[in-house]
Amino acid sequence: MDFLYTYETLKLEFPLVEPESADFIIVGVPFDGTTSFKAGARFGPTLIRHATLNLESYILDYDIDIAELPIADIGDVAVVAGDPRKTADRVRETIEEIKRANPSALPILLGGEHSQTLGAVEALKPKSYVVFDAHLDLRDSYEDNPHNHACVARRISELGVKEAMFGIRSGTKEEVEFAEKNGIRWVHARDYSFDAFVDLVSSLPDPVYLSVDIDAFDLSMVPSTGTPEAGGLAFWDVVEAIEWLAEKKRIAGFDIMEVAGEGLGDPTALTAAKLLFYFIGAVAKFGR
Ligand SMILES: N=C(N)NCCCCNCCCN
Ligand SMILES: [Mn+2]
Ligand SMILES: [Mn+2]
Repeated sequence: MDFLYTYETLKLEFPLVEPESADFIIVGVPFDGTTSFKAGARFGPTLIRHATLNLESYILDYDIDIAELPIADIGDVAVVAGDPRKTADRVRETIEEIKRANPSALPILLGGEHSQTLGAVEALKPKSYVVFDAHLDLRDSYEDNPHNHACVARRISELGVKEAMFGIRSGTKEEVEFAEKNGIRWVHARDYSFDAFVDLVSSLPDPVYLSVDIDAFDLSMVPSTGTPEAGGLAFWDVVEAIEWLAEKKRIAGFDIMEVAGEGLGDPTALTAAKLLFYFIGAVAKFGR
């Protein structure tokens, strides 16, 4: 089928299916416009797809070959350069198109700046937002822009979506106070454990939107992300949480955001690609 705003780009190398018959529909959002430190998020989706060339589609510990699963890749959303809100509108419309074409498919966004998660959440209308991130992203505005990537969790909370955050190690006093006032619970990266995750997420209503800002991981694994932070989570921390979510919760949508870099084979994209494969594998293995 044709989507209004997407164009074809590099695709995953294993057999793909049409969106109408897919269980998973991948779409890239190469938006790079509000990050204050390092550029390169516009290359995130392409770098992730390229990084998948390095990976086996067979997942050893699941005994599942994700190349045998019905996965579609509809390419990238044509961004409106410099305008995160207009680009997120296109993301929202694209995900609405996906849901019309195939209501039971699980959309997977690859980014690109975290600001674009808002469009996916607006389209999918989850009751809860579970996010792995180094940052609270609860600013009302940053650098005069309410759609800066540092504001995305604030915008999502204003939609009435319940939020829980993990891997946090950066924020302002105002953000902490906003979280407290609004019942937004978060776990510092220092205090992260699987039990802490289950403790917060168990009571959240379905369906859940799961967002992984790649900077939740320790910067040694994701050196090219736009605003890297030391002291982050380990790969298996996030995989274990995804397995639990796949089994216990209804997942409305998933994204891997803030992947960036200038060169093929960047470790940041290799981390994201491996996580993408584990997410798809975990939903197939543990999902209902
Ligand atoms: N969500 C994000 N990625 N937020 C990052 C905000 C940038 C904070 N710079 C602080 C600089 C203080 N000198
Ligand atoms: Mn972040
Ligand atoms: Mn973020």
